Amino acid sequence: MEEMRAWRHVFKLDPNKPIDDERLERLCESGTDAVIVGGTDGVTIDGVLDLLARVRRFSVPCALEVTDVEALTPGFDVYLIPIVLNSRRTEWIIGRHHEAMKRYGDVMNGEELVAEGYCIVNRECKAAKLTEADAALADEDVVAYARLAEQLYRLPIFYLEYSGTYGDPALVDKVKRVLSRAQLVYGGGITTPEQAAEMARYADTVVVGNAIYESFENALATVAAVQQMADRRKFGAGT
Ligand SMILES: CC(C)=CCC/C(C)=C/CC/C(C)=C/CC/C(C)=C/CC/C(C)=C/CC/C(C)=C/CC/C(C)=C/COP(=O)(O)OP(=O)(O)O
Ligand SMILES: O=P(O)(O)OC[C@@H](O)CO
Ligand SMILES: [Mg+2]
Repeated sequence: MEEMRAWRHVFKLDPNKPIDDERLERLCESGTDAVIVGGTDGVTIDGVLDLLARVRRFSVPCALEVTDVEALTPGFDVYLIPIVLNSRRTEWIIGRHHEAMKRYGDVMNGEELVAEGYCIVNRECKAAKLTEADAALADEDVVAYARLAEQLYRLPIFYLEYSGTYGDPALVDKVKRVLSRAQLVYGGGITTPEQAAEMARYADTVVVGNAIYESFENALATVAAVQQMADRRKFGAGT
């Protein structure tokens, strides 16, 4: 899905967490480039369908990040498929994907699938624990995963995941410098517009998740901060 490459700011809505209609409307109409529905645990078909129906009242693109095939449903613009490059278990690198292909291969539209090469660097987050990610990585390990994603596996997305904690902008910069084709997505711990702008200086796409539920007004303010930084980068003054 080529339009994804132009996404600079994205909100990630967790089907396991409540959001009222007024906030959902403000979020969808905020100028964000897209909404991703996804989470690590408690992702049910009911929760996913509820968010899909409510987000669809607005024109913002809506993606499902698939973490549990039991919660798969048609109707999203794109299906993001995480591959945890630094998981110690093959299940999260290829096993569940193989099972999903056996089950849905005949009905799926490959054009709607986009693989994300995840590198999870916060060892305390739920996704790291679930996937048994080797998150104790030196910067050169992360850079090597980014190169693997782009140069060997030809993945369209490299997702540097700090879920729940704000990351190291210097590392995001280092990773960006070795990527030329893959889209660099940064996510984790963004709670202020300043943090969002700092990460948007290096990452192609910045994802804001938990702040929606913990600091809503700040979460909304990240949209303009990212878009301004994206404009600065576009016109050559950002980095
Ligand atoms: C029926 C239909 C519509 C079919 C369409 C075709 C289709 C899309 C088929 C699926 C194809 C396919 C290959 C699916 C893969 C299936 C699968 C389960 C893969 C494994 C995914 C994976 C590695 C999950 C691990 C966890 C992970 C990386 C999650 C990413 C999201 C994340 C880190 C969220 C943050 O967590 P959160 O829950 O928010 O944590 P907090 O609450 O602490 O904030
Ligand atoms: O929830 P936060 O910490 O903002 O992280 C966003 C996203 O990268 C989670 O997958
Ligand atoms: Mg979350």
